[in-house]
Amino acid sequence: MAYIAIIPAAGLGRRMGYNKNKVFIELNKKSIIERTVEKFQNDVNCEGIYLAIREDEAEMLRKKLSGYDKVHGVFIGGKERQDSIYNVLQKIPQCDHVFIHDGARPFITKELLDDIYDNVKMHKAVICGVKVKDTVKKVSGTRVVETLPREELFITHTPQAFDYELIMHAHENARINTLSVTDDSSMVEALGENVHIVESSYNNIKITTREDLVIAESIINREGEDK
Ligand SMILES: Nc1ccn([C@@H]2O[C@H](COP(=O)(O)OP(=O)(O)OP(=O)(O)O)[C@@H](O)[C@H]2O)c(=O)n1
Ligand SMILES: C[C@](O)(CO)[C@H](O)COP(=O)(O)O
Repeated sequence: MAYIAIIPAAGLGRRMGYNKNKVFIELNKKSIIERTVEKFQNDVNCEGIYLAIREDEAEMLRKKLSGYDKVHGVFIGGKERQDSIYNVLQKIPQCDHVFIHDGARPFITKELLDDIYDNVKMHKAVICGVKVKDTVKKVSGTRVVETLPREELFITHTPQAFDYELIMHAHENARINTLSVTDDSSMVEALGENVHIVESSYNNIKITTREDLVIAESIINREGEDK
């Protein structure tokens, strides 16, 4: 048993406000996307890595990743993240488990990959996240509607791992029902299936805005290059 990794990297990086896709930004002389891919390249349980990228960046990405022999495919993404993942799902070979991980989250650890892998062998859908540290309010306009119970709340990260048949079905169902969501777990939840969560790390940030670049540099400086 092993898993296949799908890495969506076909975004525009609008919130970063950079003149190209943020996954090509270099942190300490190595691009974000290479940092992400190498975590899966180094994981013995990963048997293949498939990426989504924008058409005009596909050649550049293929060249950049030519040294990573587990990269078996670089495909063109879609308008939204879920479209990009769906496009790649159509292309991967049948397998036991699929890990879906944002190209813009380079700080996943081997410990987290192992934890998710152990769990997805028991459950069909496993995600990861961190406990909420602040008090979260539901708001309508400027009016606070409700204070949500913090002990029940997690901030969701990736990887999210699924049984192959289940995630295929979940994506097909989302398309048929024009369900628009921000993570893959939501599509599985929409089928009424159980999704389990394991604890991620606060370092497993998605590099989204410029402030995240400063945090990313500090994680690299603090933890060194082997983490
Ligand atoms: N149509 C899309 C949109 C996003 N992504 C990928 O999904 C991940 C998470 O998305 P996000 O952080 O939102 O990235 P962007 O869409 O690039 O950023 P923004 O929303 O600020 O434009 C990123 O690795 C991004 O490249 C993708 O493959 N296809
Ligand atoms: C999947 C995700 O990273 C979980 O936090 C997140 O929902 C992606 O959202 P984005 O708006 O595409 O960045």
